Amino acid sequence: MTRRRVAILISGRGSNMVSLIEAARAGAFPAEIALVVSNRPDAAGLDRAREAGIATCVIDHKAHPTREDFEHAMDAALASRGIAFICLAGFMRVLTDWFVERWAGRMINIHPSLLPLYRGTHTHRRALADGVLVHGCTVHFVVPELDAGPIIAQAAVPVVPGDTEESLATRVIVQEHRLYPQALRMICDGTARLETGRVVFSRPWDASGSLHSPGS
Ligand SMILES: Nc1nc2c(c(=O)[nH]1)N[C@@H](CN(C=O)c1ccc(C(=O)N[C@@H](CCC(=O)O)C(=O)O)cc1)CN2
Ligand SMILES: NCC(=O)N[C@@H]1O[C@H](COP(=O)([O-])[O-])[C@@H](O)[C@H]1O
Repeated sequence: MTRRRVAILISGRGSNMVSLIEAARAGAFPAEIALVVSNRPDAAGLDRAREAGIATCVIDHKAHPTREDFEHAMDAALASRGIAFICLAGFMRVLTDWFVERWAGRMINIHPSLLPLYRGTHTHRRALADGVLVHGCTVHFVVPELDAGPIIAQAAVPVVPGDTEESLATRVIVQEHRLYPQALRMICDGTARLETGRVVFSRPWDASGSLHSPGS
């Protein structure tokens, strides 16, 4: 089984990065986490990556005159390590069309809402303000339009009376840590693939939200 060389791009805490690293440690995982890149030198996730023995690279967007200049530096770092696939995990920079098209079909992101609801930032606050009773998270392919890429996987959680932004974020992040490794596995083992702008699955999802395993 070929293991695709994956880079994780972060800006902060890195808990989704850790869930991907731990999942990829499992022998049969079709991807190898080869690099963690941060646009912020003070991202707490960098220490967690180093503790996990993963190579790290800081490319500070503030040290580059333009977004394009910053992204060319990132692209060179990715190319020099033979990276084939990118996972955005709490990466908080809007990427230009140049970078997104260069990695089209090879870059995914986790977003803390049930897209297309609540694109952008402050998703939990906005969900609470609207009084929705179901919220969640989404893994999607990255396209130039923010948070508009084809959806690979979603997980829903209830919004309960008395919920705050923090309590809702805590309930959603548990699902993020379960969903992101599952989505990366599906893309890397071919169970899910991009076809003319939509994600198609080689096996149907069943009612419990998990993928039907052949013969089950
Ligand atoms: N072209 C795209 N770029 C990115 C996408 C995408 O779908 N298309 N997903 C995002 C992730 N993201 C939400 O999931 C997101 C990240 C950042 C921002 C944002 O407004 N960033 C500001 C700066 C904020 C900061 O540095 O703290 C900015 O870039 O000016 C919104 C949504 C990753 N990129
Ligand atoms: N717009 C992108 C975005 O808001 N991403 C969100 O940032 C958090 C990062 O946490 P982490 O650093 O612990 O993985 C996660 O909740 C992720 O969905």
